[in-house]
Amino acid sequence: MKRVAILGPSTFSEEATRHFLGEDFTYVSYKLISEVFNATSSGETDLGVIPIENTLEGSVHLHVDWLVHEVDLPIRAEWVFPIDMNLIGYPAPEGRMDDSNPFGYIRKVLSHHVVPAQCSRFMKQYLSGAEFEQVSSTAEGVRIVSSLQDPSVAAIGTAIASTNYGVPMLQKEIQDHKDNMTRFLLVGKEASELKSSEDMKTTILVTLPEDYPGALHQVLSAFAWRRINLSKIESKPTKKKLGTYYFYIDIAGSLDSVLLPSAIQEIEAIGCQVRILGCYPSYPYTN
Ligand SMILES: O=C(O)C(=O)C[C@]1(C(=O)O)C=C[C@@H](O)C=C1
Repeated sequence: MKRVAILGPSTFSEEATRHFLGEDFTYVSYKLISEVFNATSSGETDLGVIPIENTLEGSVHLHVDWLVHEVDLPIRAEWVFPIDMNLIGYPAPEGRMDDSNPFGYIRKVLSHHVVPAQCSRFMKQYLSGAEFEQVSSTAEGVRIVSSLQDPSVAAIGTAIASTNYGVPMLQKEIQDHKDNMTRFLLVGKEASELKSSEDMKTTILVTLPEDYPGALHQVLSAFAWRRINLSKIESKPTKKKLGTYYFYIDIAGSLDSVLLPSAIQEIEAIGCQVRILGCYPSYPYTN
């Protein structure tokens, strides 16, 4: 069975990956996302799972940076998964009940760094008196809460973590929007057989030769006149020189199509550097 590195256990990454890949894979949990990248890069696992973008938070920049700067791992698939955030902790101690704020006794909240942006309304309303402490995953927060057994310390994470670590669920679905989704990437050195998808995507990085007027327009027009749809474009610092950027571009379409390779050739012909991060099937969420 192929081995898949995930941030875990009892995380959103684990839930999302089991839902997408099923049980024909061996899941190997790592505490840090850097370990997920390194395990996949070194061959300790065949594949790795990277949360890359969220409806409420946008790109997870740290993970994009790793994908671009630290490893050479092609993207093999992407899928989206609904994310329901839950407040997990112990009930208010006797005498600490406050009718105006049922969670006013919580002084510290532990979770992954992307979580406050996904639960900002709830946190503002009920947890404004609590300090937020970043931990390596949502599940790690729940694990620490279970070891402390202190009602003033709570976590935000998955329903599975609440069950597995035996810490009560204080409030379900505290994310800002009901339809909160995270997009996950499957990365790996070798292609894997996956269920078929009607949608193919290609991700490229484009570095402009120099900063001149209309450079980005020229790049975009190579796609526009061929009627190639871009689903995402983000400028990111090259990390080599202040004020220099590359563009991270998600393209709807496959490298096997007639038009996309010629669009890439055109961009290269105007002096841009193009790096292909992957050409892969994309899966919408299905229940
Ligand atoms: O900490 C977790 O549970 C994760 O799987 C990580 C992660 C992320 O990095 O975006 C995955 C999905 C949610 O958006 C929140 C956290």
